[in-house]
Amino acid sequence: MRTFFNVEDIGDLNKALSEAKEVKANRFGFQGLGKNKTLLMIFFNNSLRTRLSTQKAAMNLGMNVIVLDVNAGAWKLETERGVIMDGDKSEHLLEAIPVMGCYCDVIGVRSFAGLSDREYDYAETIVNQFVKYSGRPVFAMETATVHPLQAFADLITIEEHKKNSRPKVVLTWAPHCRALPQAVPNSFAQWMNAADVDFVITQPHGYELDPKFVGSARVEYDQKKALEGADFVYAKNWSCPGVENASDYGKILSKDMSWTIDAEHMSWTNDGYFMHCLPVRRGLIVTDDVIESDHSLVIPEAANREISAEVVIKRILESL
Ligand SMILES: CCC[C@H](NC(C)=O)C(=O)O
Ligand SMILES: NC(=O)OP(=O)(O)O
Repeated sequence: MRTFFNVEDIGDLNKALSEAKEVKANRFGFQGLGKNKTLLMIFFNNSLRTRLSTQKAAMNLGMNVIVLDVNAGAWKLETERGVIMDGDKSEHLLEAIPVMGCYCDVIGVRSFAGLSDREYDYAETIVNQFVKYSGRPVFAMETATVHPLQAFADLITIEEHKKNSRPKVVLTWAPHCRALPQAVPNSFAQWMNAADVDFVITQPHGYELDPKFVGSARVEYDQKKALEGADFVYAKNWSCPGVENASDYGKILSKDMSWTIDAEHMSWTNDGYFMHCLPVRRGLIVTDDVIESDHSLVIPEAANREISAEVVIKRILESL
């Protein structure tokens, strides 16, 4: 596996889930794979879970790990071609990337959407330069439009907790005070569409995700109707994807607090579980009682980030 961005990159999902179960039970059993191999983790944005779980996964596999926070210590990077670099950026990405590739065997990249230029973001302009110029396998640690390590961990968590063979999984928008990327809901939708679940997306008008991620999902604008009978409620905020109106891309169209997940919302479900990728803003996305309840899976979900990362990095090491 040379790149990990989309669900198809992991191949057969049932095999991937079986491998996740094997790795979870024996996470130190593959250390020979990573001996004398180096993972370089590059962050253009903040992180807690991705930073810690991916490093842990690499160490489980016997790897050396280097973490670079591009905007804290490295030279400020110019990403545009054809510019005269007389401003505050000392180095161009097109030199920095092959240099980084010299010091590692595998690269993970976090580079969030800028949320101002839809075409630039949805072309995955930044991370695709790492794929093109680093000479190394590259995996996404949340890029402009995808967060596959999160979605894989989410699916592992659903598999571990489902009470019937084809659970109803609902992705629901919730209000937020800042404009957030669409990467998490995009990947969650992509992976749920590929999994054997009854998948529904519910959001206000104007927040429709890009059709390539919505796929075969049912879209329901009535949140109550969507949540009825749900086995898993996956709450997340996202800014306008600009599908209906490109000029609204990256904007906040609604802060309607009736979409906040509280005990009443959960009462509409089939004794459902609550999920969120974290970090979460309590009081906006979800109430304290729901996220603290025994039906909240946010901590096991975060713990499974170590497992999803270890399966992915293991697959990459096996293909070197
Ligand atoms: C894992 C989530 C990362 C990011 N969250 C924030 C707060 O920027 C997002 O919503 O995509
Ligand atoms: N869920 C997730 O990726 O968390 P971080 O942004 O803290 O890495």
